[in-house]
Amino acid sequence: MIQAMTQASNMETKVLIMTAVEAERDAVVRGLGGAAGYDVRIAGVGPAAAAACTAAELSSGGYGLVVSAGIGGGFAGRAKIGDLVVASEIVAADLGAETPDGYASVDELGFGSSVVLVDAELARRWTEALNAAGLVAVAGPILTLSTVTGTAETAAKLAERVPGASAEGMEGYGVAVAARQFGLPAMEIRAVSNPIGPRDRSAWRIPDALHSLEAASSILKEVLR
Ligand SMILES: O=C(O)c1cccc(C(=O)CC[C@H]2O[C@@H](n3cnc4c(=O)[nH]cnc43)[C@H](O)[C@@H]2O)c1
Repeated sequence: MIQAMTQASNMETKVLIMTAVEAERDAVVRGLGGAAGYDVRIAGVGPAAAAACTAAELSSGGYGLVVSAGIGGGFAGRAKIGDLVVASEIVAADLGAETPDGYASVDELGFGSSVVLVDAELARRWTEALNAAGLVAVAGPILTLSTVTGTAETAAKLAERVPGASAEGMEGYGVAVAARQFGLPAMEIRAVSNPIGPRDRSAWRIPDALHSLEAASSILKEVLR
């Protein structure tokens, strides 16, 4: 990872940043402020679109690091609206099976891994730099789900399933699996637009989250410099 960071900062390799939608891409681009060595691309919504689009982008080569960036839901007590969550691990939280004894992940089923590890040192440095810049940021597991959580019951189940779960989004695992396929490290950041729990779209604060995402992108280029 250090090698990837060094290479990215030397412009020998580039950083690929994938967002779900245009508004997120535009926030990231504003934050990067025209810095060289970064490509920001739209992945679409959900893990399948994210994986396919990321793989297509990576096939051109030249990348040393892949980042999934966007807005997301924050788990109560971990991250509130406007806060940033840097993934300590990227978890496919609904990739498994329901059994009479409860949820079983693909890991337990013997079909692969629902977790993609990130570079802990880079996650720590990004989180620290965000906090040093006056932003509120935590490092913790970010969950990827194909369905946005909409009840307190599901939120509680997810928090129990993944200790320390801090945020959820719909693309991180797809982006990370594509990166892994190309032998590249992946990271994820979510700027919290809404609490995770009973669905209330009117409570989503997208402009606040996009503002935080822009600031976080500005800090990323300092961390990788
Ligand atoms: O309407 C807009 O202006 C707008 C601007 C930026 C983004 C959006 C989206 O709806 C993006 C969908 C995207 O958001 C992630 N997300 C946000 N909150 C959650 C959540 O609670 N649980 C899961 N995912 C969430 C997700 O990654 C979607 O791709 C709209």
